[in-house]
Amino acid sequence: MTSQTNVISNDLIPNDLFPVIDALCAVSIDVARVIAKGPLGQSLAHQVGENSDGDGQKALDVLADEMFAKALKSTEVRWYASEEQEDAVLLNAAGKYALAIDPLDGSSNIDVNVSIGTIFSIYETKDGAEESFLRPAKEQIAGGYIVYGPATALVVTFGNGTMQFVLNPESGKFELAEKAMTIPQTSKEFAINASNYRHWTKPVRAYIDDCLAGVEGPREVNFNMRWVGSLVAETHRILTRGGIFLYPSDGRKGYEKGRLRMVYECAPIAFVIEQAQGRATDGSDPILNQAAETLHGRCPLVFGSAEKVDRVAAYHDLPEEEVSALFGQRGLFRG
Ligand SMILES: O=P(O)(O)OC[C@H]1O[C@](O)(COP(=O)(O)O)[C@@H](O)[C@@H]1O
Ligand SMILES: [Mg+2]
Ligand SMILES: [Mg+2]
Repeated sequence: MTSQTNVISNDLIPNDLFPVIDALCAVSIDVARVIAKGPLGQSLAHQVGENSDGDGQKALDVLADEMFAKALKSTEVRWYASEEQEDAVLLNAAGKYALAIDPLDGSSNIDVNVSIGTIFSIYETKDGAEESFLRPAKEQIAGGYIVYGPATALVVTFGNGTMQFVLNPESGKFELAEKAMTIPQTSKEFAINASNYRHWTKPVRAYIDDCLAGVEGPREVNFNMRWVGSLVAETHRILTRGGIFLYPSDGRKGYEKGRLRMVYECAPIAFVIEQAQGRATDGSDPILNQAAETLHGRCPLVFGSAEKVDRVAAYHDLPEEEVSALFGQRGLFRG
């Protein structure tokens, strides 16, 4: 497949980064086309191996990784760090950028026709791969995702607001849909994988207990819950209509720092969210102030409407007797 370039207008993309963003968009059009064939096309959801993190790799994980790496070779990307490869790969020794990518996010949804995506993060490169990626997330110069849903859309920030471009199937190009996305503050929705309830820490349980308690609980509000199982889809929903997402650390082996990876999931999503007036933390502290310790290192992630994310941090500061109290007796957040 040869990706057609110049598929996004360069008006709002920084000049130097344009070829990289254009290449990401061009590949994403091909990926979207492969996905759109569903069961009529090649088998995409069968397991083909395991990545360095121990996750099963699906055929589409590997295919998308190969497609992005190939296209980015002819850009200024020096270091390419992918969820699907153990080490960062040198693409263009003279390149100016270091790009981290989750080529296919939401792999468990590949064969069920539910939204999946690609997440990316870009830094000015340093000489070595580790120093290029293991640095504070606030040093990103671009972060974003492409969601393959009923519409294919690019959401991206260059540190000056969060923009949305939608792939127009008629023109074959990504067209600006929103120049400055802002997360609504009023939503009553939360997203968490509630099947892990028994593994959560007390503050997370207390926060969710109080949401579930509805109008009779201390929040005095009936909440709704959503869990898609694709980080890009949850992010897109929250950017569009507000709410909160939590993938906290939990008691399962290997989940001491949650499930999501700092370099190519938490950092770029945090950048996009904060630039849309939202908040992204590890439960207490801003993600953008933190740095990954290893390329595939994980980090708990809580993001969404600022007031909601701040409230989760407040639950982490509650005294033991309050956090352990049954929701009916927890007094601090009543009203
Ligand atoms: O299996 P769970 O607990 O529902 O986790 C779902 C989370 O895992 C992920 O699928 C991880 O991403 P990958 O599919 O890229 O491994 C996220 O998209 C999603 O938020
Ligand atoms: Mg992912
Ligand atoms: Mg992935």
